[in-house]
Amino acid sequence: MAEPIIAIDGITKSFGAFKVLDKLSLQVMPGEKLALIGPSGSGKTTILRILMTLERIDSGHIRIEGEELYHMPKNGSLVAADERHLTRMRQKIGMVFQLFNLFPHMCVLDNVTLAPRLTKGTPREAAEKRAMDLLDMVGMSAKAKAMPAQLSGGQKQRVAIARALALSPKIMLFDEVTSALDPELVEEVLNVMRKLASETDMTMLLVTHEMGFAHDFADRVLFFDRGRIVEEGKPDEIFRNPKQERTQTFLRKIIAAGHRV
Ligand SMILES: Nc1ncnc2c1ncn2[C@@H]1O[C@H](COP(=O)(O)OP(=O)(O)OP(=O)(O)O)[C@@H](O)[C@H]1O
Repeated sequence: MAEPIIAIDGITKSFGAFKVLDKLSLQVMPGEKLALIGPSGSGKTTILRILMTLERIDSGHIRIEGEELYHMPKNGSLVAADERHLTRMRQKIGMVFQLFNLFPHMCVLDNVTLAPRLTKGTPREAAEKRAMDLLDMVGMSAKAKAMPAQLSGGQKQRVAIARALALSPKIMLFDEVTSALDPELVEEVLNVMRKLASETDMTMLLVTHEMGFAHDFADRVLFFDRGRIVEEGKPDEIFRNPKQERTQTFLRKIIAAGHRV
C-alpha cells in the first residue's frame, strides 16, 4: 500500500485563546484531490497555511513524503526544524491565494521565474523557458510582459497558478481562489484547475465555497466545523447524502443561498 504524501497527526493550533484546530489528523494519498468545505472560521485556510509553513503548529506532527515538516532529526532525537529545513520542505508545495499576491512591480514573466531563480539558482534562460510553458498552459503566454495591474482578476489568478507551479511542486494548495473574482471570470480559473487535476498527478487540496466545483473536482470531500473534520467521503456521499446533522444544516444553507451542489 502506498504511503500518504501528507500525514497530519493530532495537530493543534490556537490564535490567542481561540483554538482553531483541535487535535486534527488527516492522511492524503499521492495524487489525491481533496476539497475542504465548511463554515467560515472552521480552520480550513489555517490548515493550508500550516502546510505552507506560513503558520506554525502548537502541537502534533506533520509528515510530507514521510519526512517531518516542523521537526528534524538531531543527535538521535527530533528537534524543531530550522529555516533551512522549512525552506527545503516548502519547495514540495505550491499555494494559490484568494487575493493573487502577485509582485506588483514585476511583469508576469518575472513573477513566474522569481522563485526558481532565487531558491534553486535556475539560470534566467531556463527559468523563462519553463515559465513560458506554464503560462501557455494557463493561457497567459501572450501577456508575459504585462504588469499585474494591466490584468483582470481571472488573468492574475491564472498567473498566480503558473507561479505556484514554477518549482514543480508535488502538492498544490488552493485557498478560495475564485472568491475575489467577478462571476464571469470564475470559470476561466476553474478550467485551469480542471486541466491540472486531469492532466497531472499532483496532489491537490482545495478550500472552496464553490460546492458545484468541489463536487466535480474532488476524489474526497472533508467537511470542517470548529477545527475538526466532522465528516468525509466521496463527493456524492457528502453532497447527496450527508450523515452528520452539521453537514446537512450547512449544505441546506448553501442551497438556500442559491448555490449549486
Ligand atoms: N493570524 C491570525 N490571528 C488571529 N486569528 C486568526 C488568524 N488567522 C486566522 N484566525 C482566525 O482563526 C479562525 C479560522 O480561520 P480560517 O481562515 O482557517 O477559517 P476558514 O475555515 O478558512 O474560514 P473562511 O472560509 O472564512 O476562510 C477564524 O476565526 C480566524 O479569524
